Amino acid sequence: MAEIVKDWPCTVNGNIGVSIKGITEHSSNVKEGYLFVARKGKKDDGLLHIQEALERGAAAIVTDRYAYCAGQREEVPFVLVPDSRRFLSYACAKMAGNPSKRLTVIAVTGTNGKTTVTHFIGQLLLALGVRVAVLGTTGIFVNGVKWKIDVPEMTTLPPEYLHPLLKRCEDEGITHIVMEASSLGLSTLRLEHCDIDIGVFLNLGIDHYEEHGGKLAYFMAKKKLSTMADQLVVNMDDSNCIAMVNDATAEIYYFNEFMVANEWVPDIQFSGAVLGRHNKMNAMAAISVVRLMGYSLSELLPFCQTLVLPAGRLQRMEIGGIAVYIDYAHTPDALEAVLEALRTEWKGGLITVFGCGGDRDRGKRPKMGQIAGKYSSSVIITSDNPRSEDPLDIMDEIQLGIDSARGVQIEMEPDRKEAIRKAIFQAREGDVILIAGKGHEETQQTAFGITSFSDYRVAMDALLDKNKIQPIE
Ligand SMILES: CC(=O)N[C@H]1[C@@H](OP(=O)(O)OP(=O)(O)OC[C@H]2O[C@@H](n3ccc(=O)[nH]c3=O)[C@H](O)[C@@H]2O)O[C@H](CO)[C@@H](O)[C@@H]1O[C@H](C)C(=O)N[C@@H](C)C(=O)N[C@H](CCC(=O)O)C(=O)O
Ligand SMILES: Nc1ncnc2c1ncn2[C@@H]1O[C@H](COP(=O)(O)OP(=O)(O)OP(=O)(O)O)[C@@H](O)[C@H]1O
Ligand SMILES: N[C@H](CCC[C@H](N)C(=O)O)C(=O)O
Repeated sequence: MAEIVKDWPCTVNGNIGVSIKGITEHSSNVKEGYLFVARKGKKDDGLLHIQEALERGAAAIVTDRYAYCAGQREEVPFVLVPDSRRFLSYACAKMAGNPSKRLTVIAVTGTNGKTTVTHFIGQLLLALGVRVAVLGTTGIFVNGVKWKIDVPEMTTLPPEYLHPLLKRCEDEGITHIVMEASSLGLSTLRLEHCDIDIGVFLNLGIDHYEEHGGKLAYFMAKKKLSTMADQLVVNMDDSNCIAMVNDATAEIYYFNEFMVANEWVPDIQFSGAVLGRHNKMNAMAAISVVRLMGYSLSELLPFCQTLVLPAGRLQRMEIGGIAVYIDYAHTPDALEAVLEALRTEWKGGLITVFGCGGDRDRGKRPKMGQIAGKYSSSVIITSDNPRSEDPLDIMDEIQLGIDSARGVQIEMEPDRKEAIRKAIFQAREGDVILIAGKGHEETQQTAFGITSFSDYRVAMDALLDKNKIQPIE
């Protein structure tokens, strides 16, 4: 314990000669010999769980407010620090031996496209023979293989998981880490004391305003990355991205649809998976990062034709002349990008099935309704993780945004499985269906609990049923 706190401002009460076997901020994760870091959150307060941590065998407690609790013993030191969150990141990095200092770490931020860009970078590096791990919303992929390890399903991992994972990757011979930096991850200091080499700024749209406390706070959260990396790759077509890096001291490299890392490259040939302008932008961002690592365009270009999208991003199935796309668009900009791409490709009817998450930004609901109505011939509004909210209320807020004067057919179906089946059964040959919002997700979260749910499986079953095809057992 003495080693962990030696360079950190703190007041010690007790013997800090104790040895520490692990660090956690959640009392239920405490094991014998662990350091428990108590901090205040939105819903709860670690201070209220010190007792439990002690009962589970905590060897030391760190807090940022004075705390006393029954059961406190002389041999378990209580350490007071200025900010528990910041300390947690510092201590977890130190305990793991600061692996991020030796690894090349790339962090990607933006409202939309983080998962796609991290996967594109991972695919390019792997093809170039680099040993790489990709960390983000869809899991942890080491050299292209998904690792099944016990970490929370979060876009940006909290420090107690991140640094031990980086250490494990390093031990496996991984040299490059590509990860997503969510706004909430940045604002809650999950990436503090993680040494980042390249930061990528993709875009800034509407999402998480309510969790952050407004648009400015959301902007400032993402901007933080500009002070954390040595080099920045920035979308030059996005004025918010440019504003986010305007006082950065790092080297800045720009990309857009025709430019990679400040270099004009208008005619790159991509695989068919790179569908839509948004995915081309994602690919250009990824190429820019790999260029910064010293690879030439001629080395890189052949692999641009092998890029594939991550699961649940424009994932396509087609039976009987009806094409169905599963996509993770859950923000207004994302929905517009995808619908624009599909409208360009398909001339027939376009049926959009979507909802909006509960306990998340309400402002995006009517905006997504408006966009769905603008591009689709038919919209089926349904549920998407209503969480603690009433799904019908969310659906009403979405519908308010749709301009019914456009003649779009609107249907409300709170049961997502039914909504998908209705779309597939009403579609005619040549139509395309977009099922948006849940992408790779495998659950539906409602006030009554979490149930298994996959857009892909439901859609495939409905397509097979409609075409009277028996699935192979
Ligand atoms: C907004 C946010 O960052 N929430 C995370 C945060 O919650 P919080 O700060 O409000 O903490 P809290 O629940 O009030 O608890 C306070 C403290 O008491 C501790 N505690 C609590 C209960 C207990 O029994 N014992 C205990 O010790 C907690 O560990 C915590 O240290 O800290 C918790 C502990 O690490 C996380 O579980 C929780 O993420 C929840 C699961 C979550 O849903 N997060 C989402 C919104 C999120 O972070 N998403 C972004 C992606 C967004 C995007 O890209 O669109 C992500 O990076 O994943
Ligand atoms: N560059 C982009 N611009 C606008 N929309 C995009 C862009 N890239 C992807 N999208 C849309 O956003 C959806 C989610 O993409 P992706 O998972 O790559 O983003 P993300 O930022 O990781 O999302 P999340 O933060 O929720 O994990 C895609 O399915 C697509 O609809
Ligand atoms: N990372 C995002 C994912 C949203 C996906 C959508 N299906 C929803 O549940 O709102 C969030 O937690 O807000």
